[in-house]
Amino acid sequence: MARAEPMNVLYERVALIGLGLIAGSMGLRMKRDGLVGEIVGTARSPETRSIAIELGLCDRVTDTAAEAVKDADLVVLCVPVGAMETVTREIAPHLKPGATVSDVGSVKGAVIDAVAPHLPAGVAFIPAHPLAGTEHSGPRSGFPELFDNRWCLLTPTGDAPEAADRLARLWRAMGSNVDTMEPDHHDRVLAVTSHAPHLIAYTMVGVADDLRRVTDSEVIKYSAAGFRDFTRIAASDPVMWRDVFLNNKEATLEILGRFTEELFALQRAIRKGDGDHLHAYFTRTRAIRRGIIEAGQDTDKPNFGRGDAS
Ligand SMILES: NC(=O)c1ccc[n+]([C@@H]2O[C@H](COP(=O)([O-])OP(=O)(O)OC[C@H]3O[C@@H](n4cnc5c(N)ncnc54)[C@H](O)[C@@H]3O)[C@@H](O)[C@H]2O)c1
Ligand SMILES: O=C(O)C(=O)C[C@]1(C(=O)O)C=C[C@@H](O)C=C1
Repeated sequence: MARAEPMNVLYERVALIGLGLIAGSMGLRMKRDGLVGEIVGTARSPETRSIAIELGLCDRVTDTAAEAVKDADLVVLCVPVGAMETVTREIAPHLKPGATVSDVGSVKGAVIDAVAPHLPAGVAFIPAHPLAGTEHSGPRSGFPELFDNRWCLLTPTGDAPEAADRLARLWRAMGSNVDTMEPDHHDRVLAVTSHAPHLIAYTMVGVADDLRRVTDSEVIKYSAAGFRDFTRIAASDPVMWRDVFLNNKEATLEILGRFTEELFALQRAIRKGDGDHLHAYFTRTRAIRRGIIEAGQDTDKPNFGRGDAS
């Protein structure tokens, strides 16, 4: 396959604050494809900083976030949602006039409230959320293809169309499709597509763990594919997910309320032996899955959607 044409760098200097899965994947992709000039990274622990250099996630590391943002044209906050405000307070006085600040947090409304008030005038804030991840975390978990064919949602608040356009170009160059959304809408959509499903997976695995004590490890020994999928999701980072739920409370609770009602209806159908209800329900959900595949949203999992009975 022909290599992409060389392009002008999109930012001369990028600062990545927090060097885990998302920052690591960004750093590797930006470096691999020569998208930016210099990448400066920072993390709290010296060990993470030294791993970042060893793996080439960034060109240089600094001990503090304040040092990392010096002269940076783009600063990306890649820390858990609950840490965004502390980090912003630390970097704000050191930002270069005209710089763009962005983030990759899984929640947008609360992050905007935590970050925007502390930024100086003349700095554009363009919040972003790549809809791509794994259950792994930390500097060794990143890989440059993470964002390929995934959405990245931007939720710009102020009036900085050029800054938003340049950031969108960076995400596209990293492999993503980019869309723009209102922050509240983003949080409601993500409550359905990501946050509530994670809570349900955590619960299912927790229930199985309780049962394990009763059935003496049979749950783990004979765990089938469905349960294994839940365990992958439920292995996701506890700090990240604690912060997601604490910061997207209303939307997540609303979806969980609806989920509980549907669960009760299915429970009743099972108790009453109402096969029609169950069949109609599962037919509807299967159509949703097929719709996702037909829309090309699962191209990284080629076996999905193949070979199932009609
Ligand atoms: N993991 C995913 O699937 C995923 C996907 C999209 C967006 N996100 C969002 O991206 C952000 C980063 O997630 P990740 O998966 O890269 O996490 P990660 O745990 O792999 O990395 C987080 C980094 O932030 C640092 N950090 C944690 N608390 C901090 C604090 N109080 N002050 C300074 N640094 C701190 C950690 O040491 C680590 O370097 C989160 O806001 C998360 O919601 C995650
Ligand atoms: O694939 C996974 O492991 C994920 O959970 C990734 C996932 C998601 O729910 O899709 C998780 C949280 C993010 O904010 C975005 C992506």
